Amino acid sequence: MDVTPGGTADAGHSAASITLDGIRKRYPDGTEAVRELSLEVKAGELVVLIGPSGCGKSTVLRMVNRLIEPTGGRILLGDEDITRVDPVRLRRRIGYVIQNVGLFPHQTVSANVGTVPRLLGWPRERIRRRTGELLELVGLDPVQFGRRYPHELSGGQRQRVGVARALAADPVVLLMDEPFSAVDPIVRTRLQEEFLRLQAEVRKTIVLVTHDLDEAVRLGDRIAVLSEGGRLEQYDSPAALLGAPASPFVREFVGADRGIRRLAVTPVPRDALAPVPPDRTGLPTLTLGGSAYDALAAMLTAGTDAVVVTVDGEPVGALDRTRVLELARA
Ligand SMILES: Nc1ncnc2c1ncn2[C@@H]1O[C@H](COP(=O)(O)OP(=O)(O)OP(=O)(O)O)[C@@H](O)[C@H]1O
Repeated sequence: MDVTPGGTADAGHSAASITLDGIRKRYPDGTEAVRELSLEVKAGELVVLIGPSGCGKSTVLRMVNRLIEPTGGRILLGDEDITRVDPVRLRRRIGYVIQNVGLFPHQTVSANVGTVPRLLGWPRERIRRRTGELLELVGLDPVQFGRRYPHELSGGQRQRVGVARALAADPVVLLMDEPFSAVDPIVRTRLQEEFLRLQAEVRKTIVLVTHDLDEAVRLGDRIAVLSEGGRLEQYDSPAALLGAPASPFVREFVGADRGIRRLAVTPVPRDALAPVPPDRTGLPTLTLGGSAYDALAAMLTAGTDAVVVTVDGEPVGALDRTRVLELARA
């Protein structure tokens, strides 16, 4: 599979699985940030780490690229034990995006994006081509933005440059620590949507840390809920997590409004549909595949108790409010 953005011949890597096998971190002052954590992230999967402040999320993430050295356990990328490889070389294979991005302020956008390829000794022309490609991929015109400096960009644009830089050398893994939290909620939602489109294209193995449950539900293929000491409370798809919290801790963490959140990740099931009513006047429509949340929103906007569900524009059934509420409770 060619996973290089833009599908150029620069492909050298694909996505790799990550295996955390009983990893531990005890800081020199005795703090046991991670007591023992085992977790597997499949190649091409986007996994979100979430949990209360101080539970060890960033520590776990930074052990994967060895900005923090584990004090026990193993970490595998594919089947390679990375606790044994040179950390500097390792980091060139792993993209890292942090809050506030950490761009080099005195370098242009292009130079920032080309950082790792330069360290890897790529020829200048290949770096130039790659940088242009990546900026386009994250929605920034290379001609307009390539020569600017970070302070000449908006927060959202800087964040995109950070993502482009992390992807530049086609890493096998992307680590993201609160990548969207420094921008306002509207920009944030847009960046998240763009990021999902980007991920559909590049299919990297991504581990993303957030404290925002909505972000976790929106972005994660799977969500790992951690509690103090890096204890894994539950590791599940968003729908499973919201639908069946595995412990009182998770139940409390996902909150009383988990039913509403669950609607957003529950597609309207075809077998939940009732026959289309003879008189459809005024009823809103929803394409099959839309979420139960979309169905409820359509009803609230139109002031109706039902929505007509369509496939290719043809009505295939109707969904009423009671059924939507049942989906939230299921
Ligand atoms: N260098 C350090 N020395 C000692 N203790 C540390 C160090 N870095 C982090 N810790 C402690 O380790 C624990 C986990 O910290 P970490 O930053 O991984 O948590 P987090 O879940 O990412 O938190 P937040 O959501 O607040 O960013 C905390 O108790 C923290 O105080």
